[in-house]
Amino acid sequence: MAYDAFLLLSFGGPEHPDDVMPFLRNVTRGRGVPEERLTEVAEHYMHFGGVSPINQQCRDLLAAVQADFAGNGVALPAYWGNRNWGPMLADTVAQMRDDGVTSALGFATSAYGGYSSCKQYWEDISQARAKVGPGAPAITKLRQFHDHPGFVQPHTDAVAAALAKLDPSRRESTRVVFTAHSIPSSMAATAGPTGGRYEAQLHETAALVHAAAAPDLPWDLVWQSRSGPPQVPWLEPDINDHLRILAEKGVTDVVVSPIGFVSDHLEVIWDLDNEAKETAADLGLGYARADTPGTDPRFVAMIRELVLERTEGVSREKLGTLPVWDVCPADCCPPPRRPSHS
Ligand SMILES: CC1=C(CCC(=O)O)c2cc3nc(cc4[nH]c(cc5[nH]c(cc1n2)c(C)c5CCC(=O)O)c(CCC(=O)O)c4C)C(CCC(=O)O)=C3C
Ligand SMILES: [Fe+2]
Repeated sequence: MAYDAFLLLSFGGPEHPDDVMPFLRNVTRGRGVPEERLTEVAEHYMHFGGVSPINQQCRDLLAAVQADFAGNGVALPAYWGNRNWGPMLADTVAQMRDDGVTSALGFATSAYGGYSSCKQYWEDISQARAKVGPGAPAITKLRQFHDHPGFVQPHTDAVAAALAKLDPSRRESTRVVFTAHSIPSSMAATAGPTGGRYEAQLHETAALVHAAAAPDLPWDLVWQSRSGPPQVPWLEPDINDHLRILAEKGVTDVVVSPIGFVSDHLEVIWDLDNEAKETAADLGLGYARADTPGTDPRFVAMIRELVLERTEGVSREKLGTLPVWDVCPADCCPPPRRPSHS
């Protein structure tokens, strides 16, 4: 299969205060997320002037990928389209068609399997192509990369760097807390062809980072940024509840590593750098948040390697033992059933 373009796929975020509510309505349309939750999340965005950092992070990543491709002889033009805010994927796909692109490789800014993090990007692609209609390029998605060294190593270095900011005399009572976006329990149960894939991959990534960065310390995998109606179960514990339990157990310091994410977008800079940090301060816990990969050159090189796996048959780099595949089974990761009222 010959490909003639690279496509960065991401979530999108507001870049102006007037964008915030329309963006949130795009994200939650038909999802049964209560109005109070939207108002609350809008305030998080307003705290940063109504600007999410995620779009600029995508521009930076795209520029880094273009430079890496150019420096390594990968002659693919690079495009970028989002699920929830401009540049919207359908507009990008229309541009690709106008430019004569026939077949593109998509890289989504999410390492893991599951509906929101993987399958929904496939849906975004097919909806965008349907909207563009005849002449829309074929688009496939690159594989999940939760255990690729280009993802694991930047997280590992970041955990080590965060640990170095804490008091070494309290290392024996320090703990590494890995965190990822919570999802509805039903979505977690149906992630991947045999279920549980989102949690299993996160567990594997956390174990790999822990083993390389701080094997002497205890660690946990917990969840953040819960959405949805309160009566619908989501993955628990929430990081804030977990910090309270750790403090009661005598833990004095925590390194918080957002392994669920590839960049320091709003879920990281609000939910961790404001909320969880404040929780830790209230509990008297030392707190250091580890960076996400962002534009780490190893992460950027990983994106090229994922492309070359498809175009040149370059062998797969992987540190874990969970299976990977290029294209998921069609019936994998069904969209969650939504509450009929909203
Ligand atoms: C698994 C997962 C990832 C990680 C994988 C990936 O990265 O793709 C992720 C990332 C992100 N989530 C983000 C923002 C939001 N997520 C929401 C709501 C939801 N997330 C969900 C899941 C995930 N979300 C789910 C199941 C919902 C409920 C609604 C639904 O069923 O779809 C809402 C609605 C309001 C609320 O929080 O309730 C917002 C604003 C941003 C952008 C941050 C920025 O602007 O910088 C990013 C990168
Ligand atoms: Fe989300």
